Amino acid sequence: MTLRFGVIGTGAIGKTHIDRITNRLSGGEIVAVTDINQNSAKSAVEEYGIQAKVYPDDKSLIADENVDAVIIASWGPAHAESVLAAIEAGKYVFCEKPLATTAEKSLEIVEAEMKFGKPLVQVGFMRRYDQGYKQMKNAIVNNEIGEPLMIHAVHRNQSTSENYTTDMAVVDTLIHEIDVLHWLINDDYKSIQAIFPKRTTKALDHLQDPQLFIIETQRGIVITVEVFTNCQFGYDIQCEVIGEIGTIKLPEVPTPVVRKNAAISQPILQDWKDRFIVAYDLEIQHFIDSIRKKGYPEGPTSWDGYIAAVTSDAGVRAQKTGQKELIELKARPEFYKSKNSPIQNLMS
Ligand SMILES: NC(=O)c1ccc[n+]([C@@H]2O[C@H](COP(=O)([O-])OP(=O)(O)OC[C@H]3O[C@@H](n4cnc5c(N)ncnc54)[C@H](O)[C@@H]3O)[C@@H](O)[C@H]2O)c1
Ligand SMILES: O[C@H]1[C@H](O)[C@@H](O)[C@H](O)[C@@H](O)[C@H]1O
Repeated sequence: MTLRFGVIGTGAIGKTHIDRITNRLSGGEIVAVTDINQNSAKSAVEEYGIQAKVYPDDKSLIADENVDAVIIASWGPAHAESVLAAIEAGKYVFCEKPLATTAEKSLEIVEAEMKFGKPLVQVGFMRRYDQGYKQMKNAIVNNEIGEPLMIHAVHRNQSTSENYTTDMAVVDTLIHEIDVLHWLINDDYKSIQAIFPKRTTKALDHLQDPQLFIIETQRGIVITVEVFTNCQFGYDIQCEVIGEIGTIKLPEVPTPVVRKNAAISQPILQDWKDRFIVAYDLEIQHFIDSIRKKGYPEGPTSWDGYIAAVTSDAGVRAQKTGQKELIELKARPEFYKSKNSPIQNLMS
């Protein structure tokens, strides 16, 4: 069976998902789209030459009986209501990060999914599908660097738009590290602190940029993450885990080495679309394949979305207080324990 998708939000990432499902992946088809900017939805249909119905809103798209699964790629604060409506209608959901912008809302989603009785939701934490992070996790699992003690990570964007605010450094940007780092070291977070260094003059006045976060885990691992979203020079993602007997670093994406004008240079990617293109393809293909084969999505779960939301709530508090804020998770329900922690399978 072909999985028939409805896409909610046809902006930057919504369009890339339409493109990959239509032109690169197998087993999926876009049959419906919507966007609060109806022209954007219509132009997506034209741009990709798809036979998709344009709906006025998320609710009418979800109600279409030809839609098996929805991709939620609207703005973060709109995600939770669309996810809840889709669960109520029994539709599969691929939700871009964040699942919800608060822990409270993500818990509501978790409860709705458990009430429905079967996993329906996958969250777009694509870094778990990135070859570099997977290699790092394998090495850590195989004890190649001994017990991890520290992690230093860097998340840099070239620039941000006017509507990017200081809290989005956590809920929109740091959230990638929040998800991938606890998965990498198989530990839970304990606290988070935010430090605001000297502001760059290259960011708009309303934005604190850069920001530095210090996160401690339950096992005592200390993580530093630099979030610098107007670094000017490119899209730069770094991660190094320091273990007892060695260190392991996220490999750089291979780009050509140019020798010219008495210098050796190598381009830096400019955009998340290129940096994680393979990971985005793999996560959506995994979503399609697992639903077709097993009847539920196997990727990062609503519970992963909840962990990220609790941590990002604490991160936003830490931005305001300047203090160490505690990260307190509820006990993981049985529903999210075994069959639905399948990313582990990707590693085997
Ligand atoms: N996984 C990743 O690496 C990654 C990369 C980029 C974006 N994202 C996430 O994807 C989401 C979209 O980001 P983007 O960069 O594409 O933003 P964007 O602004 O380019 O696109 C968002 C689109 O959603 C539409 N929209 C907003 N609210 C809506 C609603 N209630 N119903 C229907 N449409 C609505 C907007 O009109 C816009 O066209 C964000 O949550 C973002 O964090 C994830
Ligand atoms: O900071 C950006 C991240 O680097 C990207 O990977 C996207 O998630 C985008 O939405 C964020 O604004």
